Amino acid sequence: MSEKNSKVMIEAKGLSKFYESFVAIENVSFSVPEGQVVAFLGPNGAGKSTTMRILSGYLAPSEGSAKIAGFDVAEARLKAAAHLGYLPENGPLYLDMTPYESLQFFGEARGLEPAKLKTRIETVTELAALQEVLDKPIGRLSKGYRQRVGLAQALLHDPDVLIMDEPTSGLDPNQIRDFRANIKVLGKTKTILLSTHILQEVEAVAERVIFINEGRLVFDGSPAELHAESSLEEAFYRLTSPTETQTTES
Ligand SMILES: Nc1ncnc2c1ncn2[C@@H]1O[C@H](COP(=O)(O)OP(=O)(O)OP(=O)(O)O)[C@@H](O)[C@H]1O
Repeated sequence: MSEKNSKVMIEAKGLSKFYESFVAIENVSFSVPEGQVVAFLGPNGAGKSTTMRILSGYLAPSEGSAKIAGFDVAEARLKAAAHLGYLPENGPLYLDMTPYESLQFFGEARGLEPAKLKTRIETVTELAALQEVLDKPIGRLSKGYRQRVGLAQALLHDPDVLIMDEPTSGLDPNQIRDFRANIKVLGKTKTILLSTHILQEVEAVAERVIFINEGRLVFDGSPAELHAESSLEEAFYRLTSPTETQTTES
């Protein structure tokens, strides 16, 4: 897939987050044009979730600003949210509800008309392959099915931007394969940013990699550029090694 046009759908501008003296992320800037599928790569604790939570409007940055589809997530929160599907790392899922009840609940909360909601539930149920578990309490579903419920929830209002935090963590190989197939389909019409610390994920789904280490962007380019001179594993090691970390200004 290539850039379909230059409209920026996800924009991080000078984002920093400080917890007292601890710097979770510092001066993170990047923009994602419409239609691009981007892997947000980095080791544990690098700042992926922090950045994504800020982009989704769930966490206020200490410095900087974020936009979704041109709308500032702090100043025009509802407009930004209308364009965004956010899949956080672990939920939020109501464990006593069935997937159907949960989708109904979130759809009503988003103000979808009953007829439209019915159609959207059918569409996302099919996309996330939830048919068999629609009436089972979410608390009794496997990790893979819960992940799919989260995906269905994120897609319910048909957003054009998807932000997903480690969407394949805890899934078995078959579930990962199904998930990647879904991303391929979704990536044809949506702008996607997904975080991962799994290298194979990058080449399987993304046309661009943004690499974060210790809160700073250290690489922004194609998967091919990331391992142009070495294997992906070596590139990962190099970018996370304290002595050789290089910063890419953007
Ligand atoms: N509320 C908080 N108070 C203090 N430190 C925090 C808080 N939230 C996150 N951090 C720290 O900020 C850093 C970045 O965390 P973040 O969750 O963004 O990393 P991550 O790249 O998503 O990691 P992982 O892959 O492990 O989920 C970590 O060192 C984390 O411990």
